[in-house]
Amino acid sequence: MSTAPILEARRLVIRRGDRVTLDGLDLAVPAGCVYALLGGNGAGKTTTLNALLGFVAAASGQALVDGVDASRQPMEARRRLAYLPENVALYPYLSGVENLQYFCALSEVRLDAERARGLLTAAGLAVEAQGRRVAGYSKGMRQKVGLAIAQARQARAMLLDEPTSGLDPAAANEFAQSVLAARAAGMAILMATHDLFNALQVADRIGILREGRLVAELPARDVAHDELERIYLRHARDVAPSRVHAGTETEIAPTPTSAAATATATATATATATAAEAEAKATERTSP
Ligand SMILES: Nc1ncnc2c1ncn2[C@@H]1O[C@H](COP(=O)(O)OP(=O)(O)OP(=O)(O)O)[C@@H](O)[C@H]1O
Repeated sequence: MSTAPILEARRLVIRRGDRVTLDGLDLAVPAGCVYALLGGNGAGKTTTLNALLGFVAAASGQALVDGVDASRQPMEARRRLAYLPENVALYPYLSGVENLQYFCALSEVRLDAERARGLLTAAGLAVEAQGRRVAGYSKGMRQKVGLAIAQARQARAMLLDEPTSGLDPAAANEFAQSVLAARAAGMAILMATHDLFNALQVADRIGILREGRLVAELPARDVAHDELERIYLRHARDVAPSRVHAGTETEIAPTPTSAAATATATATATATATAAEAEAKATERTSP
């Protein structure tokens, strides 16, 4: 399997007004890899996902999806992505099957009801629920529809924002198994989360963000929960960035804040306008 990144941030700087919310972020997620992005409130996790979706434009650097610059070609980037926001928004008066068919049709993927049911079953949605209106679905059930949409669209990559918040342990475990299945199918998966347990359960790599900078990166295997918690808490407070490789921490070179970001913001004004429109649409209804 190729190790070329499907999802990549290269020296990515995002500004919101006069604030730098991502400060020279570098990260890469190849096919068949789950990357968990941890960090305190306001660290920049959702902003990273929004940059890859082209909802916010880079002031400098790049957010790339399968080589497509999401700031410049947001629709192209999104075509390659599946996105599951914290609460997957579906049409409440349509059934699970109808939602799946509808969202796939938007992506020009036609699904008959039988194929839709097969995908929903594979995503773990009980057969008896598939024909019911999603108004009565739990968060976990809506996520399963979102995962089925991702599978149907054959997305190369998936972005997950706080996927396990509010899920009971059994539902969180079921979700983890679905993520691992998508990973095994070769998807590149970037997950923003506060759930250290879930991160250890599914991730290959874990990155810790602080004030828009990656302050630590470590392989998830062989890291115990209490060790990750210790590293996380230390970096939530520490200033010195570090990278952990197979249990050995090495320094991450600090990335300079782009002094030229304000100037380049003008150059990306068109992309920002496009992203703002997309963001407004996304707020209205977020399609997975
Ligand atoms: N639409 C916006 N306009 C202005 N600033 C924003 C906007 N969205 C996010 N920010 C700012 O960007 C920074 C990063 O926010 P972001 O939502 O990416 O953090 P996060 O790590 O996802 O936090 P949380 O864990 O609370 O969801 C914060 O300082 C936040 O206030």
